[in-house]
Amino acid sequence: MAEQEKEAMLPPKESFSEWYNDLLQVAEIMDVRYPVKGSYVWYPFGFSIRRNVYGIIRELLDKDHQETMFPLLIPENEFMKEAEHIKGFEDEVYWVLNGGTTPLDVKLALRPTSETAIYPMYRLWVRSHADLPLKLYQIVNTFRYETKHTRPLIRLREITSFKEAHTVHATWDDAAAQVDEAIRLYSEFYRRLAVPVLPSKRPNWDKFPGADYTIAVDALMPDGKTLQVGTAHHLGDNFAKTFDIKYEDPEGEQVYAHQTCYGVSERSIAALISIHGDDKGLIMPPEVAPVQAVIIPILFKKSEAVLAACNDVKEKLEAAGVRVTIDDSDKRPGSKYYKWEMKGVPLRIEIGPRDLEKEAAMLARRDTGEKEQVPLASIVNEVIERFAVIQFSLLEKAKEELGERIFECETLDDVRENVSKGIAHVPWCGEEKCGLEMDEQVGAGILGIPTDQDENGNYKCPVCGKDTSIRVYVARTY
Ligand SMILES: Nc1ncnc2c1ncn2[C@@H]1O[C@H](COS(=O)(=O)NC(=O)[C@@H](N)CS)[C@@H](O)[C@H]1O
Ligand SMILES: [Zn+2]
Repeated sequence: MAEQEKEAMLPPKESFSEWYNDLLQVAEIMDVRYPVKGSYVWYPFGFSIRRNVYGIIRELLDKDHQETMFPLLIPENEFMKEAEHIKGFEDEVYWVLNGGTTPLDVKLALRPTSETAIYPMYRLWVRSHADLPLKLYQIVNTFRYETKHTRPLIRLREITSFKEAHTVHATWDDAAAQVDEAIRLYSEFYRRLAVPVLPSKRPNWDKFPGADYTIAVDALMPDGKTLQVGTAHHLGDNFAKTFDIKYEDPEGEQVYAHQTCYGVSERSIAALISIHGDDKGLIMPPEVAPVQAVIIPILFKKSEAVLAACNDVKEKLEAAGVRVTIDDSDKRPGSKYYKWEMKGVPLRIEIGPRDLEKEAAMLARRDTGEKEQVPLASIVNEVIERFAVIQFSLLEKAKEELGERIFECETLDDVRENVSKGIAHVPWCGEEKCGLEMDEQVGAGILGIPTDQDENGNYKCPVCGKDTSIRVYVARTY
């Protein structure tokens, strides 16, 4: 990639939209110049963030799921089978109509999500209760003809990193337990990215097409809008009845299975970049940083001793599994600092002649800017300890910021005032008309009912005044 010759200045983070767009280019995460709207190109640096992030989701899923891959193309007759599902996707699905110059006898959908590709196969695979639970996932590209404003990593027409899990269970309750397990898994996944998320049950009008209910996890972005960064759906036996997925129970009866599906996409990376970055650029949590430490030799003249010490430290860190690089280019130190800070490298290691005299090195944390001299003899432990400290402090800081931007509200005026800054927590009677009326009046929708809701409060719906025991999150969303 052409090195950024001049140091492209980033807008301040409070101009979040410009900051975000510029940073994706300057930090070489995504190139948005690809000539198809809603399709973007991963730079290698961005792709290495994706590799680390998706390595974590695989590690968590592989404990009791199996990874596989289904075809991209879905025949129209299968896609059109589940009525509610079609209604949900008919405006978004891309169709392939020709093979070369030959019109296809059956139109083929590009998968917007893979229920209708997978479930005809599940029908062939699921025969007995002994085959259950079946828990498979795939990480593929999916296609949605989004008509809302497309944005890299946030709203794509080609979702390049769509992790979708599809599970099959003997009973409704087993599937419900799996939905809870999926949300626990996503909460752990985001904890590893140091991104705090809010799980909530979507209102009925916002659930996945064809699902009984949807639980989502949302992250709060710096501009006060929430980003849906994962969803888990209880599909009941709706798709099983449509696709005839039955199993023989222990008594020899044929029973329709109950199913779930749950997905995350590259929005996970959008949240990671947006929540942790600052005016200087990215701040990568060590768990997913492509480069966890950069060694900067402080050279006045070609000092062999300094370079030898830098290589020695690099080898020791690599042997300990640290992703480390030495920047021994002939740029001046200041522009090296700028580059690696902008790329979010969690730890900078400076070694110069004065450090060598003390057999020490200077460690500089990217997140706090704190600098500390440490003995070369214990540098591996010093570095690894700091990664844990940085990881923890990034999460704590993000949790604090989130907590400060959830506002307890009683009236619509409270909500209207606070949804410009973050999330309103407000009573709701549960009636759809009140939910939609609230959206009308305050320009922000009901996100969902927090899953950790204690259902025995006594509040008043701010729209109709009816008593209610629940409060919901209301927010502007991406
Ligand atoms: N256009 C898009 N661009 C980027 N990410 C998206 C887009 N649409 C959805 N997502 C992400 O993908 C997740 C799963 O999508 S979904 O429609 O909610 N659910 C499904 O498709 C189900 N089949 C579970 S995989 C969403 O929670 C959201 O984080
Ligand atoms: Zn009401």
